Amino acid sequence: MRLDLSLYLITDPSLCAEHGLLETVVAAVRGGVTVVQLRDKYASEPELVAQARRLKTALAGTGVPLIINDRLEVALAVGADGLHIGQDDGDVLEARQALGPDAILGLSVQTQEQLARVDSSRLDYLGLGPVFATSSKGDHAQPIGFEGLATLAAASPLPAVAIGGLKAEHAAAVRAAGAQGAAVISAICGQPDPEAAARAFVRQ
Ligand SMILES: Cc1ncc(COP(=O)(O)OP(=O)(O)O)c(N)n1
Ligand SMILES: Cc1nc(C(=O)O)sc1CCOP(=O)(O)O
Ligand SMILES: [Mg+2]
Repeated sequence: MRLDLSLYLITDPSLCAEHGLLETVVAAVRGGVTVVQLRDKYASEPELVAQARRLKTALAGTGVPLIINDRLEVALAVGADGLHIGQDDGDVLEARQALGPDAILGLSVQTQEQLARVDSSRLDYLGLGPVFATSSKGDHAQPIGFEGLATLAAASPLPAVAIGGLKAEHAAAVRAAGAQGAAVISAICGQPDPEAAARAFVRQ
């Protein structure tokens, strides 16, 4: 599946609750979301597997890949399109070997030191950030701003998506900094009209 990082939606169980997670995702995809990541830090494996299966069915035929956050076993159980891991979420080589060569594998990078250690032969993209502080991730790293984003993106051996506090009005600056797109939770999840919220990014 072709990887288009231009508008990357990450789900959050409480923020997406207003319209329901599935309905939010379907509306956001209508609005132009190009990647969906299922992220739930507290769900049990069976709960997450069930949710991932529902999302997979909803996304079938749209060309929008379903990525699972953190949980390799869930990605494998549902045959998701890919997995996103952070610096403390396990080994890239192990994940690649378990997922196989065709799955999408993404890694979070916050610093130049982490970037220097990236194994680009086993990864498909990087998540760079946080650009801004955000209440959607309590344990986020020090914000890097657009200047830090531009420095990391310029040195990145892989396509990159920016993350952290991004809104539609930042879409052009994200691209100007060298990222292919924005990864967002709150700019779409929990918005009164998730389809319109996604469309607002596409228009920029
Ligand atoms: C696209 C994208 N980029 C970065 C992250 C953050 O991953 P991580 O640092 O592992 O933090 P958690 O999301 O697991 O809390 C991401 N999920 N997606
Ligand atoms: C999941 C996540 N990872 C981040 C990182 O910096 O790696 S910031 C973040 C939360 C992004 O949510 P919002 O779009 O609401 O700011
Ligand atoms: Mg993680």
